[in-house]
Amino acid sequence: MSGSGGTAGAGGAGRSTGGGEAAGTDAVERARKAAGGLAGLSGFGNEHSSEAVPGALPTGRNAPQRAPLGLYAEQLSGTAFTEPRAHNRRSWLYRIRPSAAHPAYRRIDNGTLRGAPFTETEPDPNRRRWDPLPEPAPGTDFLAGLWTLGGNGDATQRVGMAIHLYAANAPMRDTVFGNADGELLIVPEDGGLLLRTEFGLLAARPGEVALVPRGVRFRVEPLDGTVRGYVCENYGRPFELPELGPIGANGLANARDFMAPVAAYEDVERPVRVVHKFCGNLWAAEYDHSPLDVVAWHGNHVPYVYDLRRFNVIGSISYDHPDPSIFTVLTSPSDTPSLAGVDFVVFAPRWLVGEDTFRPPYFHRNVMSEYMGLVEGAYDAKQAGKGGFVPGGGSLHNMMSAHGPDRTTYERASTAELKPQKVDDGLAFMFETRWPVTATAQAAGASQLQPDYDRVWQGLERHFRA
Ligand SMILES: O=C(O)Cc1cc(O)ccc1O
Ligand SMILES: [Fe+2]
Repeated sequence: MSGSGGTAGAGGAGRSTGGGEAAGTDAVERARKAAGGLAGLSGFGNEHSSEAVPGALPTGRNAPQRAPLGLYAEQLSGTAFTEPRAHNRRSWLYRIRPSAAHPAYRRIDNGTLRGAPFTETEPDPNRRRWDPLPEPAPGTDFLAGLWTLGGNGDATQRVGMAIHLYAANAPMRDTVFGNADGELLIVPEDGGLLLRTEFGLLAARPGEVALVPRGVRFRVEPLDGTVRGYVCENYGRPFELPELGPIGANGLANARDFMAPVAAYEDVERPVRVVHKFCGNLWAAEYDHSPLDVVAWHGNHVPYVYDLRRFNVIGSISYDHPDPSIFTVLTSPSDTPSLAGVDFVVFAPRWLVGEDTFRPPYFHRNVMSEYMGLVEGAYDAKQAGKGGFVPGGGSLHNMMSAHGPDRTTYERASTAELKPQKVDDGLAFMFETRWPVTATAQAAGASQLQPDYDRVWQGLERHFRA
């Protein structure tokens, strides 16, 4: 039965004292302190290893005839066995029961979750902007609070992406979620989340992001009353750090700032509902124990938390506004080299010093499709406040749809004095995808869809003199 409730990791050595189902604040705090705010092991893509009980991890082999401490060995493959080493992702889990020990899945209601292919509405070239989701009904957990805005591709082909928002005010009780369709990049905007994963505990607060790889099971508990945020679901190849090219060996998101959890397990023998998203639909199976029963693990198919404030922003120190690809945190390559299925891009605090330069984002038409969200404050191309681009809201500028600074921004920035300027009053991000985003019916008809977004580009004066 359940242990003492201790789930905190010992940090550097990758060992944690394990056991216990209680979500005690103490345990969370200890887990956080163990790694300077985030529970964990440092380094994106590393071969991490962690054991919650000393001796639980086999040495020198993955699958001994009998795994230590009576555990079962299980491999979780995030990429095909044969993919190149640089892309290969898999982990070995040492658990109380193998994941296979479960009865049949049964279909359950998808709620407000939708999946690819997105066919409820026609692809629409209009620029659209939404206000935040309304307050969730009391008792809404993270899973029930997921609300799909749109996406592209096909989950059965492992191609494309989906954009979800969430609003929740209750923990997932005796429910664990896993997604066969892709990985989930969770971007909290209001309130923090505690993620209890098969690999251990992660806490993600606004300004941080959590990355849950395909298939990894987890449960979410709000750290604050009502929580809100965004999710990029990536059906394609796992997110990786972008190449740095001439930037050099350092910069952008540094690998060591990605924190994986230390092992922590639940030893719980009572019915737990495992919700499994498969080809866009939710299925559930009643396990007779918690599947978060991994006592030790090693591998590189692991969840992470990353603090966006650690992003090393590169920019122009001469003239012109560089393309926002220099702000790429993570990229999911498609089958065409250098053309991402989806990029996660952050507009983090930075100095602007360009001479004789229009400093905010330029007017443009992009072959890629851009969904933008705002974690806090304002974005330097758009008016903030009611009716503008607000935290928790989002904008969609599909392939070749003309956009850029709104009129107010253009008027201000084209006449501003060009002294060095710190842009540090907000944190915006973009999910940028090579395929157009088709909205769900609920997003196309949402009450929070702003009327007449086109208006922000009206009244741009004619200045031409031949
Ligand atoms: O549309 C946007 O605001 C995103 C964006 C920012 C930028 O600095 C340059 C191009 C671009 O699409
Ligand atoms: Fe853009």
